[in-house]
Amino acid sequence: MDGNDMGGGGKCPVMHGSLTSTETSVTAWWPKSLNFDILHQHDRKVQPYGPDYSYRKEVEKLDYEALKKDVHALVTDSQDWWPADWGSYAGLFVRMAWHSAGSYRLADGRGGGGAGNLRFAPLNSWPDNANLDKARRLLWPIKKKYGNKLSWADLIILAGNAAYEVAGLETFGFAFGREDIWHPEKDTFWGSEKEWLTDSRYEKLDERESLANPLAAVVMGLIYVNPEGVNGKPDPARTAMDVRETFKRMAMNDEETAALTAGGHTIGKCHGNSDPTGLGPEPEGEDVVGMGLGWKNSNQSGNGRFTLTGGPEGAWTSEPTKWDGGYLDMLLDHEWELTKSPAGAWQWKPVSIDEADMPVDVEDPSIRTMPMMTDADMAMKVDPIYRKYMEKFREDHDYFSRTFARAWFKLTHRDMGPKPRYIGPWVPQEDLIWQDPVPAGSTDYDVEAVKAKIADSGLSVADMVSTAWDSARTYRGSDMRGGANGARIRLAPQNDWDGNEPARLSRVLEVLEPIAKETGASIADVIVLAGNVGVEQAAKAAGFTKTVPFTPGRGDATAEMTDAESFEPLEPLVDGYRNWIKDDYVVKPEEILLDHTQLLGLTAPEMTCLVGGMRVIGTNHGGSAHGVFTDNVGALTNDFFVNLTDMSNTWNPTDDEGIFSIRDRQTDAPKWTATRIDLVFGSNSILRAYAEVYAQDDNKEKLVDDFIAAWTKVMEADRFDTRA
Ligand code: HEM
Repeated sequence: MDGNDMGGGGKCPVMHGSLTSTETSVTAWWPKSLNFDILHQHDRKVQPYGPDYSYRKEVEKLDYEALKKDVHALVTDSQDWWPADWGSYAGLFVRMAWHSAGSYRLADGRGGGGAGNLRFAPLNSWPDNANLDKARRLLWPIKKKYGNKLSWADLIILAGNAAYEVAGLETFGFAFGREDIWHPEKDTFWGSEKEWLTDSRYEKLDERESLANPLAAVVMGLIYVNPEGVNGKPDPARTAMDVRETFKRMAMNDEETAALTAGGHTIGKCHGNSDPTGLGPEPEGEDVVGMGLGWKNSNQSGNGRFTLTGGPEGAWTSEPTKWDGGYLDMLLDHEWELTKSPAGAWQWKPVSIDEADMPVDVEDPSIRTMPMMTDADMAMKVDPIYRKYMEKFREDHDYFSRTFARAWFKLTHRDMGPKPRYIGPWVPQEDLIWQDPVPAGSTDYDVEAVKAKIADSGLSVADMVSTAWDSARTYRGSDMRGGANGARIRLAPQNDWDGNEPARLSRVLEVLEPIAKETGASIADVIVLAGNVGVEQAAKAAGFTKTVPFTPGRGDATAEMTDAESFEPLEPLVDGYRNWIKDDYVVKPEEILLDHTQLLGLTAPEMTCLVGGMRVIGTNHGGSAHGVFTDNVGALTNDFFVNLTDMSNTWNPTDDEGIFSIRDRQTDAPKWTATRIDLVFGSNSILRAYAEVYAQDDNKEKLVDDFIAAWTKVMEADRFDTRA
């Protein structure tokens, strides 16, 4: 009986579990309501070190060499409670780092190891992450020792690097700077399935490219592909298609994918050496006693050679704790046939093998065991492109090591954003194209003189504000890509995006580029300054004299510094701030507004005042009348909020899908045209609450101040965002 049973005597009168379990939430009754929690996650209140704590400053105080020594020593310091295979945690630590980083996806920049999300649901309890809870606990003494100066997120990736170094690989480098989160991420969509490992995220099952965006894994609960084959059916040629598609979504090309798979499985083993019915629930599925460590295995010793993560069993090479060419030799030198692991998973075994080439048992070196390949490993042999790389890697071991080390660095650093965010002594010198390099821009110019020239240039407020907004809005805090720095809006592919209005953009750039040349400011800075001039003029027109804060120093990237293809996912489909919807995108554009706002790092009130301000400044896409809520276009007034909250107006859908006519309730005369996104600020209970604040007579100046603060946050975010 629990405290919820109110029928009898002697029980606690407080309703337990009514709002303390995750099953209930006040809005769960209405699944269509918008989830604003995504904007308010990772609040400073949940961060235990206090408001002045800066991880980026703390981590610089680390004794890096001492830390490295400790992590290296741990790799071979087997603990009784979780004995290391062959006395080395190299395999386990590499898998932990790979699964931490490997959830990254290019489409929305979410996932990845940059925030230490492996510690929290759902990732801490995904079937594919079985026993990585043990790997993190093994690191605890080191985390405890270096404390506030070392995040879990950095330590998890560092452990993977250390594992490779102990195994004998020369790694490419390592950067600190990943700041921990303190609860699960609420904004990451991991799929809509209600069950693990079911196959429902493909539009057409046979077309593996039809995997739903932004997902990158084939099913819920796996990092990438099913090791037994597509839908658990072994067929290496088909599995190759899944490997190619999923790794592409992680931003890896064929060579990087081949190097990562071969280099990953050069170390360690699979753990499927016992009956899976003995395996307990994952950590989040356990009751309080078992929640810390999940997957309790009641079979035999439950660890060592009986460790169970669920699937295949065996090592890939004869010496699985060494960085060598063993994986390539094993794969290419043998014929392979299908078999099943003791846990019942499909895997491949050599048709014949010399005893000397067989790996030894993890506990007893006198016992030889059968090596294995997963279906994904066999894909490396069967697919002609992957096979070409396997052969090349085997021929030239140094080339393999170098290619792997670079791909591993990319895998584990891709979501950290541009190189200036890297911290520590092991940051590689070389600039890499996927870091979106931007040369440093000048700070030695007269900002006021540049602003004066812009103000004299004849550009309209809408031209200046729209162009600056378009330049900055690509920024996403998920992987710190995009933004105004680099002025990539002048380069392919961005200069051709519909959302950037190419004709207007080139007209505005023709005016701004000569100003940059004359003054020594970068074009990137001049574009932002033009936006600021526009905002100041709009404030003035509303009766307020304001200065928009500005920090100079953005640089201008070139086409050679830009991997155009990898910028394509940053193209907007909907921009709620500019009231623009690509190709009549009609599926709830307000959800995309919310998602975009989350990626920009704005709160709900910041979003509200920015949208409302932009709508009266006249920044609507293509100068269309959609949603201009004022007769005084170009002035930063609160007319948007006043008109949306005014009960003398009615809102009627027009024939044009997604467009509404705002009419006078008495005369039915049309006043303004609005989109769904506009209306949500008048109708959604939460956004209306903010809209009312800005509609109040008292708050006209507050709107201008708040608008400028939120605007500045977006303009400067790409250079000063310290969120991990
Ligand atoms: C191509 C897709 C891949 C598949 C299907 C796959 C599958 C698997 C499976 C089933 C295991 C066994 C886990 C266990 O039972 O403990 C495993 C282990 C491992 N994987 Fe992968 N893997 C893939 C790619 C990679 C990559 C890219 C890396 C690293 C760069 C990697 C590194 C490892 C390591 C080091 C282990 C050994 C873990 C240990 O010794 O405890 N794998 N992999």
